[in-house]
Parts: sequence; structure tokens; C-alpha cells
Amino acid sequence: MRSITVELGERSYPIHIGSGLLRDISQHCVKAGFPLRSPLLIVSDSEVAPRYLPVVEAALRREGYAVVSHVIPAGEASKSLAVYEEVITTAIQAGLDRSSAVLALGGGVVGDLAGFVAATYMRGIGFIQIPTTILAHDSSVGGKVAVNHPLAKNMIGAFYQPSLVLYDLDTLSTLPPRQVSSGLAEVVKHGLILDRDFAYWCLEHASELLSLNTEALGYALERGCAIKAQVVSNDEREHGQRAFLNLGHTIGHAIEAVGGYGVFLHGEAIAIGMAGSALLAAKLGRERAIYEDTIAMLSALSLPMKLPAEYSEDELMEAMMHDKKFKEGKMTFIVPDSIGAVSIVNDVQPSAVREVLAQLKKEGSPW
Ligand SMILES: NC(=O)c1ccc[n+]([C@@H]2O[C@H](COP(=O)([O-])OP(=O)(O)OC[C@H]3O[C@@H](n4cnc5c(N)ncnc54)[C@H](O)[C@@H]3O)[C@@H](O)[C@H]2O)c1
Ligand SMILES: O=C(O)C(=O)C[C@@H](O)[C@H](O)[C@H](O)COP(=O)(O)O
Ligand SMILES: [Zn+2]
Repeated sequence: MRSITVELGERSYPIHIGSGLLRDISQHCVKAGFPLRSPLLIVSDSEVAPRYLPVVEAALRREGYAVVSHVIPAGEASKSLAVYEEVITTAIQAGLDRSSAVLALGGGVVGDLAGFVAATYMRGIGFIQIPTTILAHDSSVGGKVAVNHPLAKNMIGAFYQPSLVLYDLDTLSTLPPRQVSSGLAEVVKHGLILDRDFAYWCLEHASELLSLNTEALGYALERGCAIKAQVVSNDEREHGQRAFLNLGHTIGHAIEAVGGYGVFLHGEAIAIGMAGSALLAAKLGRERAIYEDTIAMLSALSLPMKLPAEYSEDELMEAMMHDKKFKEGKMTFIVPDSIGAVSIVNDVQPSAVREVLAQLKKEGSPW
């Protein structure tokens, strides 16, 4: 097992990464100070629960914890206020108290939803992330928790850090290929924003990553988590550098909202968005090689880069006005300066964004 710390003073917490970690969950709950007398709530989804919930429940019960589980339907549509209310109902019925914790066993949907429950139930109780997707190397770290509104992604949420991230890489072996690629979009994003060598390493090792080679994947997820942890430690509430993590998300979130949640997976939408940011970079005078190398990386990871023709540019522009970086009537984009370095560009002209959207319908591979 390897560990990385998210340094946030008194709220610092470890990310444990390794093999066979699920059965150790109870010792971590004890160490984190969750008392046996207070019930724990595990939130999982309909794909993850049949595979991994029994191990986690059994480990906790062996220790003496009272455990209740709530299984949501798998997929982005569950990141909603309606499902949030159902989970809160379970928490009340199970008698969770202020010393209880919510454990998120699943991908980013479970993590974001369960984290929002933990942040708001009785104004905040304990929270543990147990990620089971590649993408969740990103979502489980950093404390952004939320549900979606039909008009805009992650619109109802909070910053609420977990006490612990327990990342058992054995769970990743059951991920479907499309989910593998989607998760790798956020992995390469971490390279594109801050680590040039890592971005090109992802390109060189794409086939090992896609085939879930243990060594390659372990390295990639550790590096991704370390970059994320560092950014969050520097700027927890996104006053500056944390916005780098939003590369590709202005367009990506608009694609998710306009197309319907779950039509494009999050990582797929972000891949199209990162291709768009690289096109925007070229329009703003950066080298076109940034776009070409970005496309090569996304393509190697079997990610989409093309915007389907039926996506209305007007609707996408409208959705982008709800981006959390949109302030005082100005569009802000994270724009690559080179591979491994980005800038926050305020006041991007809407006409330039429209041109990018039109180009995204033409360029890239048809996927
Ligand atoms: N909070 C953050 O900082 C942050 C960062 C990135 C993404 N996100 C959010 O995360 C979400 C996407 O996360 P995701 O891609 O993990 O999606 P997800 O949670 O929907 O998981 C993807 C799919 O894989 C299945 N699955 C999960 N683990 C599995 C396993 N081990 N074996 C087999 N199937 C498994 C799930 O049931 C689901 O169908 C989006 O809502 C996105 O907005 C949040
Ligand atoms: O942790 C962050 O900060 C990120 O931006 C990570 C993103 O990958 C993630 O999708 C996040 O949920 C987006 O946040 P939002 O503030 O744009 O909703
Ligand atoms: Zn993301």
C-alpha cells in the first residue's frame, strides 16, 4: 500500500492506494475515530454493490459496527436531488447520528452524491471515499461534492473533505472498457495541466493503461492522485490554481447537460472539452502542436474528440453561462500554453467559443 496526504492542516487526510484494501476498511474507520455505537451508512450503486458491498459490510460488522447500505441505480442520472433525498431518508431511518459516517463505495457518481449527503445530513457528519473507478482517482480527492440540476452540472453542492480515501485497485479489474477510457481522460488531464512528462508517458503507455496493466495503472493513478492532492492542498476552495483541474470542463459540462446526463460519460465529455480547449489555444496564438499532441493522447486512450452535429451551439453556449467560472458576464477557460502548462483566461470572446464548437463538429476522429 502507498499513501499520499492531502495537506489541509487539521483536515488533512490520507489517500491509501493498493491491492486488497477493502477488507481493511474497519481498521481505518476505527483509526479515523468513528465509534462502534454510531451506525455507518454505505452508499453504493447497482453495478458495484453486487461485486464489492458484501466484503465491506462484512469487514465492518466483524469489527462491531452497525451498518446500513443504500444502493442507487448506476449512472449519472442518480446524481440528482431526488436520489439525494432518498439517501437522506435512509440515513434518518437508520438513526445515523453526529458521530456517524457515510462511506461512498463506487465511482464519482456515488462519491459526489454520498459526499453531499455527508456534508448536509445534520449539517455534516463523517465521510469516507472508497473509489472503484479510474475516474474516481480524481473525484474521491479534494472534497467537491454535489448533485446535478437538469440545467447544469454539479450545481447543488459543497466543499466537504473526506477523512480518508481507500483506493483498492483490485476493484478496477471489473470496469467495462468504455469506463476505463473515460477515467483515463482525467488521468491525462492531470498531466496536461501540470506535468508534461506524465502526459507523454500516458501517450506512450496508452495500450498498457487500456488493458489495465497493474504496474502502469498503479503508477498512473498514484501520479494523478498526487497532482490532484497537491493542487487541492494549495487552493482548496478554487480561488486560483485549482481552476486548472477544470481543463475541458466548460465545454464538457455543457455537453453533459445538453445531451442528457449519462449520454456521454463524464470523461468522454471532458475529452471533447479538452480538444476544444486546445483548439481555443491555437486561436489565442499558442502553437498548433498543442492541439495535435492533445488529440494524439485522447485518440490513444480511445476517447472521443468530436462533437456530434445534433448538439446545438446555442444550447451549449447557454449551458456554458452556468459554468462556475462564468462571472460578471465573462467566459473563463482553462487554456493550454504548452503540454503540461495551462493558464486561466478570462473574458474569452463568445464568438471564439462558437468557432471552436463548430470546429469540434468537424475535426478529430469520428469515434
Ligand atoms: N468531485 C470531483 O472532484 C469530481 C471529479 C471528477 C468527476 N466527478 C464526477 O464523477 C462522476 C463520474 O464518475 P465515474 O466515471 O466514476 O462514474 P460512475 O460513478 O457512474 O461509475 C461509472 C460506471 O462504472 C460502474 N462501476 C463503478 N465501479 C465499477 C467497478 N469496479 N466494476 C464495474 N463497474 C463499476 C458504475 O456502476 C457506473 O455504471 C461525474 O458525475 C463527475 O461529475 C467529480
Ligand atoms: O476538483 C476539481 O476542482 C475539479 O475541477 C475536478 C473535475 O474533474 C471535476 O469534474 C469537478 O467536479 C468539476 O467541478 P466544477 O466545480 O466545475 O463543478
Ligand atoms: Zn472532471
